[in-house]
Amino acid sequence: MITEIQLSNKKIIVDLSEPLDLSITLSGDENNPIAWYLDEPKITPVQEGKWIAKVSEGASVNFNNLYFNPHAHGTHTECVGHISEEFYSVNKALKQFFFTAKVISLVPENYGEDAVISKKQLQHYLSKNEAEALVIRTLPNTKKKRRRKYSHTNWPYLLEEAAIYIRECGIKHLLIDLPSVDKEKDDGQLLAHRAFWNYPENTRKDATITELIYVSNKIEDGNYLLNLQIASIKNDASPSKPVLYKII
Ligand SMILES: N[C@@H](CC(=O)c1ccccc1NC=O)C(=O)O
Repeated sequence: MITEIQLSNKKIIVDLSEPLDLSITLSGDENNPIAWYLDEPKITPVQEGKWIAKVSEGASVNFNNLYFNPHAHGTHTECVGHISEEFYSVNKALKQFFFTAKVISLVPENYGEDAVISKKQLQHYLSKNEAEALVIRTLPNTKKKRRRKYSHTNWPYLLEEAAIYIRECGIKHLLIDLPSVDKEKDDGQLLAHRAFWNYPENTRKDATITELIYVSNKIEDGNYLLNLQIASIKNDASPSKPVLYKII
């Protein structure tokens, strides 16, 4: 299913039958990743007295309730509404779903007790107006990321200067394989979130951050077409399904 896409300055060709899915599957069990000190998500049949909405229990349909948190339990896309006093819905922030994207892989640098991504590091991989979306794969990269329990681990994060640089490069959509672009315990500063959205000075209401992706090692660094889809939910964040297509 090969298609040619006309961008403003060039044409690209992609094969839509070869999707590279960056989302982590949400499962109602211990295999699911977790951040922010929550318990595991739940996927359980509706119950009414003795009736259990499960075909194997005699019901005519399987009819499950899902109980999960988009920020804590998997791949999600958020807008500035995540950090603002005013309400903004990601469903309104994201109105277009295909973007040019660049995938880069980085080993976070030591920074005191922390591991961080700095502006200097990013400057090797990203320059101005190269792509609309940036996908950051942190190294080392193993399949364990798809089920990691992140609470109290002080995961790597972006320095504020790095987030400013990403914004100044014209990146509208930032995707990363960590639970947050910010330090886990930062006394509520959320410096990278604020810098990326330029909040509150000149807020980029149509910019998004996607966290807890997983970029398989089969995917090479480079330029792609990104299809970023969310569930239509009126909330600051939604579970999401970013899919890359190799430019051929
Ligand atoms: N780093 C913040 C906390 C934070 O960002 C946070 C806390 C609970 C649930 C979600 C959070 N951020 C999420 O995306 C702090 O230490 O105050």
